[in-house]
Amino acid sequence: MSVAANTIPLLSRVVGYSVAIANNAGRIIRDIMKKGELGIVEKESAQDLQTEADRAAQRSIITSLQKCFPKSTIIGECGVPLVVVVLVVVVVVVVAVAVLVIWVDPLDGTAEYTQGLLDHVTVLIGIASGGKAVGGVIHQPYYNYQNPGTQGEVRAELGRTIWGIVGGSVGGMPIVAPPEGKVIVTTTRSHSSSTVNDAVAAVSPTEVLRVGGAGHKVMLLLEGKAHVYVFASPGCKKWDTCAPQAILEAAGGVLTDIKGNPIPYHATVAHRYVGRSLMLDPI
Ligand SMILES: Nc1ncnc2c1ncn2[C@@H]1O[C@H](COP(=O)(O)O)[C@@H](OP(=O)(O)O)[C@H]1O
Ligand SMILES: [Mg+2]
Ligand SMILES: [Mg+2]
Ligand SMILES: [Mg+2]
Repeated sequence: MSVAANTIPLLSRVVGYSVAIANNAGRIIRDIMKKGELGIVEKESAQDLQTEADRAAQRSIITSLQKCFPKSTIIGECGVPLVVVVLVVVVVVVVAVAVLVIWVDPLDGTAEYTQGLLDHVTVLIGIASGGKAVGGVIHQPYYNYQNPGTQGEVRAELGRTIWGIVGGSVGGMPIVAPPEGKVIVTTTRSHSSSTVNDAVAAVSPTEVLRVGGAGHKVMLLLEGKAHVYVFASPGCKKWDTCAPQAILEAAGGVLTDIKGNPIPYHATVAHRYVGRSLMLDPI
């Protein structure tokens, strides 16, 4: 897919700033877990949780993005804060020059965060242009958190950040091909259903990795630990998939809905998937 030439410098800037902004959100997420006051509330169901870390990380990300890119439309998972209401009014006026739509998932893998599966957690900042995912940042704040190191060895650095631009490059982690002769499928661990399980079975996997987070599962594809991410459910929203999709595509992969159609990321698109989603990485 080609990215309109006049969006490339702006896109590179947004991706660069988003790396720093996502790293800062990761620090907020770790600080709140350290304090132990998670402030958990149920959203639409007992499987749909929000914590103080989701809320605080989103406040930080959106404030920073708005300051740096006031003409972009920013859509975050945690409701619509007042500042964005003001922005929406402005967007009506400046829509012709508002090239980018930024989809923010301040904390992907909230269920796993509350259960202490901390390396499933990621911060996702996805950038769309012309309704397509064109750039993305995935920050994994707890990468290496269980790495004990050995005596005399410096503890491995906590956290990592991956970025990608479609038609450009991917950085922050080595891209590894998955093992030949196997079909390793990754799917949800906390939002399963009979349809989700039927879809996984239809792929005839040799192994199934049930882990949290859309960002985390796409990282498993990128590092060659899984061949395919299958999630036949309307559960994922556009902020879950915009950043992972852009990075996956930059690395040569594909992410589509269950019919193989591209996923739209316009500012006015439904946040929830219509029908079911199937995510494929054919590397
Ligand atoms: N049935 C459902 N209801 C609400 N959210 C769902 C869902 N199924 C998936 N999701 C959301 O999609 C993301 C990936 O899900 P999973 O980890 O189960 O694969 C999670 O994002 P968040 O943790 O940011 O809310 C999760 O909440
Ligand atoms: Mg959520
Ligand atoms: Mg999410
Ligand atoms: Mg989230």
